[in-house]
Amino acid sequence: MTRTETGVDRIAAAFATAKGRAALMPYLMAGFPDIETSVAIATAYAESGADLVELGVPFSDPLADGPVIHAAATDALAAGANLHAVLEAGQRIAELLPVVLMCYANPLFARGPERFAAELAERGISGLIVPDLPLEESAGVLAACDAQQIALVPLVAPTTPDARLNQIGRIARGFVYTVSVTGTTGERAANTPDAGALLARVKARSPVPVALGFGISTGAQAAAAADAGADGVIVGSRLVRAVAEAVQNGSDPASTAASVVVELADALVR
Ligand SMILES: O=P(O)(O)OC[C@@H](O)[C@@H](O)c1c[nH]c2ccccc12
Repeated sequence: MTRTETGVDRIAAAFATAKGRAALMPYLMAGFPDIETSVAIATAYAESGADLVELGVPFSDPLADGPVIHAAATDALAAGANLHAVLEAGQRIAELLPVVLMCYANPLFARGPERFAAELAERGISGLIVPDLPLEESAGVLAACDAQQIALVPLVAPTTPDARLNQIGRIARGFVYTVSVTGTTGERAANTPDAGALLARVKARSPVPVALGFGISTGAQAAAAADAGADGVIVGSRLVRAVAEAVQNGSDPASTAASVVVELADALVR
């Protein structure tokens, strides 16, 4: 990346270079099992075919997170992860891949959106997802992010009505994160039944690419999401679980994560 490339530009470029296939965006719990290992896992992601990384800030009360991701957040905090260390890790990871930070509203407002967005830009972090930031309260955060050209990525769900999708489309930066199911994060056995219809509804109202996440954990599910029209595919719990299992049985978390990302990336190539 060039020094002058903004976060918004870098995310656009990542989707554009993915071209005929969907961009692959693995999720990483920063600081799990510890900061250094999480940077090693991000490096493995980059080397295994990821196009972007969604970097999760561990938080004590993660309302949208399912059990696997919640447990990893608890462990990361117990291992000493804090926002400063996570942002430092994010800076290192941003040397390898565009980083979209996933951070709950509380730490963001504790710092203040202006200071927070300025720090992301300084560290080369490209985008920000705030799962508990309602549209109604997003104007100040959006202005702070726009001033730094940090992409504030909105979330939409199957229950989001068209009128609200129109509003969200107008404020979306980077991409729209489409949550495939109502509920929390986590692996699911089946593909989302009507992902195609949902994606079509969102894409018709979004000027930026549309990524699908929640319940995508296998190569087949990733390919199905891409076939259903997703411009990007986000995979979280499967990878966090693979890392947790590697830690449990003493194998290398980074190479374990790499093999999962290779499986997902291969499935997106046609
Ligand atoms: O775990 P899954 O089902 O693969 O879904 C991705 C998800 O984990 C990741 O994007 C994420 C982690 N925490 C979140 C909070 C809100 C929205 C999304 C997320």
